[in-house]
This record gives sequence, structure tokens and C-alpha cells, in this order.
Amino acid sequence: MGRRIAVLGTGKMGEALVSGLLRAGKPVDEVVVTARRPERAAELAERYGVASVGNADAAKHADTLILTVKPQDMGTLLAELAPHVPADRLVISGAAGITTAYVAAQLGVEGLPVVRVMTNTPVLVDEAMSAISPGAHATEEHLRRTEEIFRPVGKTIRVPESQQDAVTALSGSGPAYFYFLVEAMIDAGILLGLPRTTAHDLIVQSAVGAGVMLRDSGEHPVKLREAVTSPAGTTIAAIRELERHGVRAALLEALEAARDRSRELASGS
Ligand SMILES: NC(=O)C1=CN([C@@H]2O[C@H](COP(=O)(O)OP(=O)(O)OC[C@H]3O[C@@H](n4cnc5c(N)ncnc54)[C@H](O)[C@@H]3O)[C@@H](O)[C@H]2O)C=CC1
Ligand SMILES: O=C(O)[C@@H]1CCC=N1
Repeated sequence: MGRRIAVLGTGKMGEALVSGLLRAGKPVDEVVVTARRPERAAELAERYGVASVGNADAAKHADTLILTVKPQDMGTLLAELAPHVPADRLVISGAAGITTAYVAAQLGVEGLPVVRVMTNTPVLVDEAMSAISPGAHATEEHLRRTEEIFRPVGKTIRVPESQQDAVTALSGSGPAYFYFLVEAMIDAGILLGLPRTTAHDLIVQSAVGAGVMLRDSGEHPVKLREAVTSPAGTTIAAIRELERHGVRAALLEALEAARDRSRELASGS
């Protein structure tokens, strides 16, 4: 039997990870989940065929524990787990703000390997961006085991843990900023008199096309934007308004606020 993976606190992110693990070919009897509500456990069993266990059992019987509760619930979960975690477990925390040092201290297990990962919701379509940082006792082998879990569902990158709050602001929350822009641009289509479905399809396909070009063309975003921006044309008329309304400065401040919030979450607030 391969290594058993437990996903603890299987909400939106936890479920996305479970589905990714199974899509990647992990046998269903090597994945267990924990959930607070019995109805949620039943739902996950029905959807994926995974067994649901208590947090203590997960800690006792799985080799890798992936913690996907909210930062505010992490203290309670760790207190529940602490008496049951042997030192040979790999603990992976996916929560914003929570440090590996905090996880290790709350579990109180000498030498316990803890890895911090910030992924994002495109995990659902195997296009996640997952940033991975080792805690004090995590070795190359632990990082590789973590990458084996997250690579099938997207790209992975290793970063020092000191960069994780910034990473959370960029790629953890990042999909939300793009959805926000798309939503606003669809509204602009309505303002210009287009039917909502037409506006939606035009903007979504433009976003997909732009995303693929950003990823695959090898060109800098400035070059890609310049190629759209004709002299005395339509695009520069729009860009002037974006600059006049301070959209660039707003993004700088927005991501700084997200970084600061991630730092605050470290204290469980
Ligand atoms: N939603 C997102 O885009 C991203 C979220 N994250 C992180 O993932 C974590 C989870 O976020 P979501 O999935 O959005 O939240 P969620 O609220 O959907 O999931 C958390 C789940 O944990 C369960 N839970 C809480 N305490 C528990 C306990 N003691 N035992 C068992 N289950 C327990 C809750 O019932 C809930 O189902 C957060 O820490 C967040 O910072 C990270 C990257 C992206
Ligand atoms: O909003 C949040 O706190 C979580 C972390 C990154 C994305 N969602």
C-alpha cells in the first residue's frame, strides 16, 4: 500500500485537493478526509468514495496530514491533534498566515516535519499555483512528497517561508482579482448595450486568450499590451481612463492589504 494521505477540515480547498489527488490516480483507499459535520462527511463519501474519519484517527493512521481548515480554526484543530501525532508524520498546512513554527509548537512534537503550502482554487481544473515552503525540520524528501501531491493539480514553486504572506496576496487570492475584473467588464458590456450572455462570452474568452498568451508566448505583459494598443486607437482611450482612475495604484495597495491580512492571520485573528 502507498502512503496514506488525510485531508483534515475538508471544505472548498480540501475537497478540491481530494478531487485532484483522485484525478491524479491516487487510489481512493489511500485518501481519508475529516469533516466537522456528518452531512459533509456523507457528501464527500458519496461524491468521491473516500472514507471519513475523526481527526485523531487521521493523525494515527495517515502518513501525510494536510490541514485545510480556516486560519481561525487552526488552533482548535491542532489542540485536538496534538496527543495523536507521531514524529514520523508529514504535516502540510494550507492555511493563509499560519506559520510552520506555529503548527509545530501547537502540536508539540520534537522534530516534526511541517511544510507550508499556499495553493489556489484553480486546483479544481488542474491549473493551481502552489507555493511550497519547508519548516525547520522538513527535508528535501518532505518537499518532494509535497510536490507529488500538488504537481498533478498545477504548477509548484518553492519559496522561503518569509515570502508566503506575499505569495498569498498574489496567487492565493489572485484568482479573485481576475474574477472581479471580469465581472466589472461584463457590467461595462451591459452599459454599452450588449446582452449579458454576449458580454460574458466576449470577456471570458478574451480572458482565456490573454491568459494563454501570458503563459505561453514568452513575451512580457507590457509587450503583449502594446501589441493591442494602436496609435490614436480604442485601447489607449481606455488605458488613459484606467490610469486616470488610479487602477495601477489601487492594485498595489490591494495586494499590500492582502499581504498584511495574511500576516495578521498568523495570530489567529
Ligand atoms: N479558498 C481559497 O481560495 C483558498 C483558501 N486557502 C486556505 O484554505 C483553508 C480553507 O479555506 P476554504 O476551503 O475556503 O474554507 P472552508 O470553510 O470551505 O473549509 C474549511 C473546513 O474546515 C472544517 N473544519 C473546521 N474546523 C474543523 C475541525 N476541527 N475538524 C474538522 N473540520 C474542521 C469546516 O467545517 C470547513 O468545512 C484556509 O485556511 C484558507 O486560508 C488557501 C488558498 C486558497
Ligand atoms: O481569502 C483568503 O483568506 C484565502 C487565502 C487565499 C485565498 N483565499
